[in-house]
Amino acid sequence: MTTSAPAPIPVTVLTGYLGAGKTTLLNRILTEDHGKKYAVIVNEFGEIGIDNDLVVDTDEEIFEMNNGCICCTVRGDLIRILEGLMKRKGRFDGVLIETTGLADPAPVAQTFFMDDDVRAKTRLDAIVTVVDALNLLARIEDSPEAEDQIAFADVVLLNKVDLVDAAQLAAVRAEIRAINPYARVIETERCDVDLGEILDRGAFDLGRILTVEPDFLEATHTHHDEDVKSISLRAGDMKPDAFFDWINRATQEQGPKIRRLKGIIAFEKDPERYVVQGVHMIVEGDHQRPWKVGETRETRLVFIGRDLDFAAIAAGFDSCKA
Ligand SMILES: Nc1nc2c(ncn2[C@@H]2O[C@H](COP(=O)(O)OP(=O)(O)OP(=O)(O)O)[C@@H](O)[C@H]2O)c(=O)[nH]1
Repeated sequence: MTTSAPAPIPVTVLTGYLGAGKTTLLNRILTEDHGKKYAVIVNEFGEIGIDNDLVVDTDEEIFEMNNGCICCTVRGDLIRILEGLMKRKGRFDGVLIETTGLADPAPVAQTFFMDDDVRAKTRLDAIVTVVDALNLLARIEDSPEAEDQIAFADVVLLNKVDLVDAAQLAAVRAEIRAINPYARVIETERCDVDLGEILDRGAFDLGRILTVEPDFLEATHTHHDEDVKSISLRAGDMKPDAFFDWINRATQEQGPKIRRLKGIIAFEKDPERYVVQGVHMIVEGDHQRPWKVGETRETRLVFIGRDLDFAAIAAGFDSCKA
């Protein structure tokens, strides 16, 4: 009797610079009615995990990797999580990996070719890169990861088209094309893409990657930009007026340096959790859901940036405590 090897599980890597819209896309995949079940691996930058709280509540299994960047220190963790998942095959149709905004996708992709066990049981389906139309051109100037993420993409979601005019959109499109003439580029607002365009497409092409990076199957890759740092702040209840006043001021003053901010805020006397998110000067906030019975009302806020004045941020934050 012969047993044929089971079909390898498709893996989709979601990448893109800080704040481009990766979690927005992940939430879309997890909430849309496509009849498929995904295991999700989320890696984030900043020592207190916020992303896990921003991913929609689903019955999907979510594995968090917060101990470092997926492209550097935690690749062993990634292999272990994948191996664990492979033992429970049949429980899901695919794996989604959301990398940090600072990750070089090459070592993540390499994992699927270098590790024998992983290679045998999984199939890298596509690298999907989300691009922030408003901020890409500036990031290409100062952040090599932003360019690497596009170079490795099989599909690019040119996102946040609502924030730019036609001329800027054309310029961003031309930049993407110059970096990667092969990827499919899809313009989106809040990652509103037909998921059939990005999932289970068999788009990953090792041959093309080898033309971008001839030593892809051998190289040990350099680490990401060490100048981008994060500060994690925690507190109990906050005073809403003081908080909004401070966050608006801080983002106006330090906006160009704030690559990303995100947090869950407990406002005094407010029965609901408030989520605040920002990329440079643009800040959004909304209530998320009621604090659950027995859940600790805790404020957690992360700032990520280059040359941020961390002392000023910490002092401002402290002054908003209730
Ligand atoms: N105006 C606008 N805002 C968007 C769009 N897509 C996402 N956003 C907002 O941009 C911010 C960042 O979105 P996320 O999906 O969290 O980005 P991310 O890439 O997961 O961020 P990191 O994981 O921190 O790197 C959030 O405030 C989103 O609501 C869009 O198309 N237009």
